[in-house]
Amino acid sequence: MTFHIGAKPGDIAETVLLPGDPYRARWAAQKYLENPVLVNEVRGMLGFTGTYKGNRVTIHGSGMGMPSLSIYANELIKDYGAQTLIRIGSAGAMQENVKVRDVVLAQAASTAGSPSRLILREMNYAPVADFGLLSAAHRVALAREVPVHVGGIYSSDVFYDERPDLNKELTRHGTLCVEMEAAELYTLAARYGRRALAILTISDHLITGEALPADQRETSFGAMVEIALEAAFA
Ligand SMILES: O=P(O)(O)O[C@H]1O[C@H](CO)[C@@H](O)[C@H]1O
Ligand SMILES: O=c1cc[nH]c(=O)[nH]1
Repeated sequence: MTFHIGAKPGDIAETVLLPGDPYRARWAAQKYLENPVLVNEVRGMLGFTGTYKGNRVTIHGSGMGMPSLSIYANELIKDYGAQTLIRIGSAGAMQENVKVRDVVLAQAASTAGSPSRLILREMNYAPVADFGLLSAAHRVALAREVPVHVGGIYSSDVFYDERPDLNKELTRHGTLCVEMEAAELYTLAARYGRRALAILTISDHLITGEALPADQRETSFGAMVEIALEAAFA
């Protein structure tokens, strides 16, 4: 047990899927894992361990924002030995050609202020995905004919953004979408020699204003979960 995870040693699999939303964790575990068992509910942050095609997998909520993700990823890595961490999140599109419900594989994640800035200070460190996971996920998405984009994303510290000028520049520089966790996940994975990837489903569009309701963000992003599970064991 840790401060934030009530699981016993051995309850957490080496492969962990990390949605921000704990209810998305419950939905995905019940839909895609065989014999899912609840292994954590401290603070309502649900985690389940089961198997996928015979492979052990944990699906655990990470909360919203990099400080929250950092707590769970640190404990999953350092206390429970997680080796492969795949974020399955929602994101807001920042390009016209990236549509609602499309999937984005985050090759790199720019940020203005992750918890790791305290270590890296003035350095503009480039947090990147594990290439093996990224290429496997891309192959799976293409084979399943899922609309998929690969490229840079923005990990923001704020959902209610008041810097339209910054978003405009990020769009101009090819950023595909905005979310709030991937940059810190990639930085922690690099620090501890683990594999990480963020797979995102577009839930809303910063240019068109289109947006999916909360229940659909919780339970309708199956393609992303299947890509994550297949890529983890490719
Ligand atoms: O749907 P999740 O995985 O929580 O991801 C996105 O949704 C939350 C904001 O609504 C942030 O956590 C953001 O990164
Ligand atoms: O962080 C996020 C997640 C989804 N949509 C957004 O606009 N921002």
